[in-house]
Amino acid sequence: MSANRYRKDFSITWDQIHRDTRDLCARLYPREFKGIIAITRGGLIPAGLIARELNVRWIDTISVTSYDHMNQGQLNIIKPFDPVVGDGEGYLLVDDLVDTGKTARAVRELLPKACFVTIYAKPEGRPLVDECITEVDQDTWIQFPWDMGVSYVEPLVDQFNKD
Ligand SMILES: O=P(O)(O)OC[C@H]1O[C@H](OP(=O)(O)OP(=O)(O)O)[C@H](O)[C@@H]1O
Ligand code: HPA
Ligand SMILES: [Mg+2]
Repeated sequence: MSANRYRKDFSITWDQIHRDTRDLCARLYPREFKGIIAITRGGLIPAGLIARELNVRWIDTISVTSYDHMNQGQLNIIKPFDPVVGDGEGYLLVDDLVDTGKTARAVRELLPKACFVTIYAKPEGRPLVDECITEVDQDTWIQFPWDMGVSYVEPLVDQFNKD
């Protein structure tokens, strides 16, 4: 699927993702988990924050590739999780967001009993996760802080004087 399905932007700051992840932890508490499995790469940041809040020390990853920036390609699992995880029972599976649900569906199949959480969700993927914090429209591209930088913005009067 191509980038032009996205019509809106929703920018998230580091503060915001930190607060949203803490809110997610408050929903999960007092559940206890044997470990966390982060879906790389986007799941690594919320997984680290959740591990701190819920005091989980056992952390693993499943590495999935599918997007080249906004263009969705073929999904590949390039690193599996530790076989000790079994069907996922008692484990927390974490990603930053669910969009079309393609990634979530593939990982869910491998770990049907894990508790699956994301911080952000779009409607097509929402039914695949057990918990999320913020839902955005399907045609919105979520801009994460690790994909952005601080840069100069021209004063409004100068922008208007050009037209
Ligand atoms: O619901 P979907 O349509 O499958 O999209 C969601 C997935 O896309 C992003 O990962 P991406 O493949 O961009 O890789 P990254 O985590 O390494 O950035 C995001 O982190 C999710 O894992
Ligand atoms: O909205 C998004 N933002 C960042 N990465 C993504 N990967 C799939 N959808 C998105
Ligand atoms: Mg990802």
